[in-house]
Amino acid sequence: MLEAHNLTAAFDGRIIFQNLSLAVEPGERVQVAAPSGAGKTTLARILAGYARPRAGEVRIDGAPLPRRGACPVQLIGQHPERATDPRQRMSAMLAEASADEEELARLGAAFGIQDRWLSRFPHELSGGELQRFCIVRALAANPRYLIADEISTMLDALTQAQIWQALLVEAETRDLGLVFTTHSAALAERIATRIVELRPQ
Ligand SMILES: Nc1ncnc2c1ncn2[C@@H]1O[C@H](COP(=O)(O)OP(=O)(O)OP(=O)(O)O)[C@@H](O)[C@H]1O
Repeated sequence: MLEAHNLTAAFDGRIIFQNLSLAVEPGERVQVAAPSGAGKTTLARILAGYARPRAGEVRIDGAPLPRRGACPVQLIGQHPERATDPRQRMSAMLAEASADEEELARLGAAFGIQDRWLSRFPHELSGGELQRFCIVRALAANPRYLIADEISTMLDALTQAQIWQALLVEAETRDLGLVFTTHSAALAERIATRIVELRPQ
């Protein structure tokens, strides 16, 4: 189980949220719902170990997130261009993933990655194309939990549907726990098995 215990987050002395606790079981798909600025991205980053809370802790099966090796909680964000090295071709980015070639090829096909994209740099891909690579990279790390923070906000409806369809198949096959945020009520209704409300402070 992925558990957040009594998390408090603050920037420059301003509390964003406090005493926030959350538990996510494998196979659950939890939407974190809150108005803009309430701290969804901040929570997503803390859950995946990218940021430390001011107080509280994140545990997976009772233990802190490991500091070394691939993190069992993988984060996919809203801005794939910020999550990729602009000097690295996409083939090189995927080569760093821990999955073997066969699994990478399977994931690439599942998420509609075209072979001709592999020799390009991030700025030579559209946001939707680049996001597919970020999702594949996250899944190639073989996570137990996936944090999907507004991952399809910038995409057209068709691309959004394709990506989420493939993600749901992966989540079900792997019994992944999913924590996601979206401003789309329709998407949330389709994906979520549970909704957690984050109240603004
Ligand atoms: N590095 C930072 N330094 C200072 N303040 C920050 C920092 N990151 C976020 N904040 C502030 O913390 C609050 C929560 O930000 P966050 O991005 O987590 O909100 P959000 O709920 O994801 O918003 P949105 O729905 O608009 O994406 C906001 O008021 C934001 O301005």
